[in-house]
Amino acid sequence: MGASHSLSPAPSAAVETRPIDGKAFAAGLRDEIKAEVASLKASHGLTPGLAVVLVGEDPASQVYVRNKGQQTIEAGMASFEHRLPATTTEAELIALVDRLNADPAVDGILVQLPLPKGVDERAVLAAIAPAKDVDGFHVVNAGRLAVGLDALVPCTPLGCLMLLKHHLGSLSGLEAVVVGRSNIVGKPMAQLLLKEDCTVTIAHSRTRDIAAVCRRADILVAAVGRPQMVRGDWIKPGATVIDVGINRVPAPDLGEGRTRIVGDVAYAEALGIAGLITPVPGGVGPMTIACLLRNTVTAARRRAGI
Ligand SMILES: Nc1nc2c(c(=O)[nH]1)N[C@@H](CN(C=O)c1ccc(C(=O)N[C@@H](CCC(=O)O)C(=O)O)cc1)CN2
Repeated sequence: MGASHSLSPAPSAAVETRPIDGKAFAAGLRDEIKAEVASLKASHGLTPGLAVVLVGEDPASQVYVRNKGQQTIEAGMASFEHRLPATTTEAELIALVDRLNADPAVDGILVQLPLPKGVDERAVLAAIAPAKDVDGFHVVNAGRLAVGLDALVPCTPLGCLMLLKHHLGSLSGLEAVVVGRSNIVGKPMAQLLLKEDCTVTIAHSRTRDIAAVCRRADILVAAVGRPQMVRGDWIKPGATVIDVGINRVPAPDLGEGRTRIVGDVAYAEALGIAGLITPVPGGVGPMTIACLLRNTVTAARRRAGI
């Protein structure tokens, strides 16, 4: 008998993980949008307008709404901000949405989420005219995306797709797993990946052996809102990992009562396994507002027939 051979696999070399700089990509996208807005103004006298509605005083929402207003103005567009008290009724909010639907200066309407308890989010989102629904949350836009018609696409998944295409080129034939099935991120993300000819799985809280399902993924999108749920050993070596989570967790090392933001992926564990990964902060988050500006220009062009 000849020499015996070990059946254990050769140890795999550690992968060099490259972070995806969403902040820089978003800044470049905003520059492109600014140039497009300037040219729309010069050629057609068109200034796209975005109305953002904030109900209540949620601190994170206040920051997001302020940033949306600032970036809208920086892009040369018109910004209309509506801040309403937490006591605003559903009927009052819908009455404001109706006024914005009828306002010719407004091309895009966004109602910041979450809404205070007692206000039915679905009823409010359903009141937004689909042509002005720059969040892409209206069932008409969700349905159009699902059947492959032109739609206003939710900003966060749109931003994720832009990052993926920029870094990977064609996504055709790749195995994609989306963890999370929200209407705002998980489902539209899966639709967008399907449209790019990926083989798509949506994993969720009832998925059996979720780690094994995730390990199949060439593209792994984590959008569950649970801090660091996706562990290093859920990731296929060399996979591209998109972390949508923005979770505020206690950070006693920074001082008593301090917090920090972490994603849905255990980032430190992913290093040396993932090929590409979006950090949190600085990955997907900045793309959300840049894509909102993109959608506002798209809505303005369609309304003007340009
Ligand atoms: N109507 C909507 N409501 C909400 C949406 C949305 O798309 N439409 N998304 C989120 C909040 N959001 C925008 O509204 C948003 C979240 C995060 C970021 C961002 O830039 N994050 C930074 C970190 C910011 C921080 O320090 O807090 C990052 O990840 O680098 C922008 C926009 C819920 N509501």
